[in-house]
Amino acid sequence: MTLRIPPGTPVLTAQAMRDAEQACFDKGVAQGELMERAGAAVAQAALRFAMDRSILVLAGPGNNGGDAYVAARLLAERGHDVTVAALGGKRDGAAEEMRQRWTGNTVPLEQAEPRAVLIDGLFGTGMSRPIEGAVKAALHRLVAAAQFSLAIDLPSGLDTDSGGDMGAARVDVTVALGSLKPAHLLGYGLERCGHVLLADIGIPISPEVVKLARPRLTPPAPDAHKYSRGMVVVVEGEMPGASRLAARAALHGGAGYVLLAGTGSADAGPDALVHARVDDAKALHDLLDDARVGAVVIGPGLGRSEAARAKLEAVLAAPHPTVFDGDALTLLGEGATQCFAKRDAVSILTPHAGEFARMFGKNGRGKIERTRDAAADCGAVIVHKGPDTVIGGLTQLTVANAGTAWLSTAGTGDILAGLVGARLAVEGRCGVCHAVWLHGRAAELAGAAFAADRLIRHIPQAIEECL
Ligand SMILES: NC(=O)C1=CN([C@@H]2O[C@H](COP(=O)(O)OP(=O)(O)OC[C@H]3O[C@@H](n4cnc5c(N)ncnc54)[C@H](O)[C@@H]3O)[C@@H](O)[C@H]2O)[C@@H](O)CC1
Ligand SMILES: Nc1ncnc2c1ncn2[C@@H]1O[C@H](COP(=O)(O)OP(=O)(O)O)[C@@H](O)[C@H]1O
Ligand SMILES: [K+]
Repeated sequence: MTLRIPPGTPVLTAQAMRDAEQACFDKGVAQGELMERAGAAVAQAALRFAMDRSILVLAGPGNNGGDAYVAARLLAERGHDVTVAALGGKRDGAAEEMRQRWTGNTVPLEQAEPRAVLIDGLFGTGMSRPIEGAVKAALHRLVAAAQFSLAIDLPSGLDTDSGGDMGAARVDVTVALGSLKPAHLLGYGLERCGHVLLADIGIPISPEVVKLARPRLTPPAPDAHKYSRGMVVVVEGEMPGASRLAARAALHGGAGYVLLAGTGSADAGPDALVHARVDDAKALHDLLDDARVGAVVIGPGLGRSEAARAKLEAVLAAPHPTVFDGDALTLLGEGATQCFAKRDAVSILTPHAGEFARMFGKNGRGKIERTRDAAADCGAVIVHKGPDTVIGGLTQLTVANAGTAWLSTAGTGDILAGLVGARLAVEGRCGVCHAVWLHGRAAELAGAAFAADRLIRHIPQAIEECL
């Protein structure tokens, strides 16, 4: 049983998990064997928290319920006072076998009395419709009355692939079986799952999606100079504070040279920032005619005027890897897919949910699928921000939880754009994920109620942890 979720942990959708499980069966592993392992992992986790308190195990009609019966049996064998609250009658296959092997006290779900410890094995990855009515009422009543609650695989009532709420109650601990599922990292799942533990039940996994890992970064080469370290051009906008935040973040994110292209006025620090006067799109075009430029950042505070649009066109036409954020994305709107699909240079898009919807529309699918498809359609890397940031367009889809909701303050996105620009200039496309990790870590280091400006000073500290 893993206490902390290790870096690069696979994240599997419900279907991918079923496929991995089937591959296991094809190699001769019996379903009952996997269920025994799952139930044993749940019992082991419950033992840590239950002490000598009485336990109520909710057992649903499918395999999640099968795992629940195994856990109930193993806990009772260890001398615990265990009651099963069952939903549904006869089951199929291994789940029915496990039900029959349970010989202890069983009551119908709706009549169950609360116990100190609750194990939720109603539904897992097979939940196909919202839980409602008496079942939902019983689940919420029993979880609320328990002193400690633990969910098997997922809190029942959470949509596996989107983290959407379909009637789930918040539990204290969730034991993810075999791999993480999107719902452990996305949407309502972030809150409903409580502390997530991962149980290896011996299912081989080849993931399409992974949880963001702490990067390993390298310091500058001994013969590095400021341009070889990575030169970043940040386009100053009509709200200069936002682009200055991006530029300062790039400077603290490891870039060797950061140039703010706009008014040319150096009245706001830091002094290491180079200011260039760029009055119009033509001047920007000329400035970008420089092979030393490693990355361009456009969008933070850009504005939505015709002049802003003209600058955006100049950047789109330039051959440099570019981070498109904020107003740059809003200006492109529904035309974004076509525009990026025909751009040859590396494009990194950093939309929040609103900007993403303006470019790619809204539909009911999960954040992972929407980000993956939009990135493929654009031929770009997309950092779809939020408490559950999804990064698409790289070799593996990556999900990142920042670990602190204090990031939800104005300007932190501008900082991310600058930081992505820096890591892009320093390391290429793989730097995008590194920037997202550093941003989240800097926020943790910044503590409570920070203003975005203060986040920047923690970026070098976060980098230091990765050397
Ligand atoms: N995939 C794997 O590798 C493994 C899965 N296991 C367990 O199996 C679970 C998945 O099992 P299943 O596919 O049987 O699915 P579940 O046990 O999650 O639920 C499926 C059952 O619930 C019913 N159902 C779905 N939504 C309902 C609703 N809203 N109200 C009432 N009934 C509803 C379905 O008709 C079906 O009978 C996992 O979450 C995990 O706990 C483990 O046993 C071991 C390995
Ligand atoms: N509740 C939250 N928990 C963790 N991170 C968050 C949360 N809300 C926002 N963030 C992060 O904060 C940043 C906000 O970016 P954005 O919305 O573009 O803000 P702004 O435009 O004001 O800079 C993003 O990196 C996003 O992932
Ligand atoms: K469950």
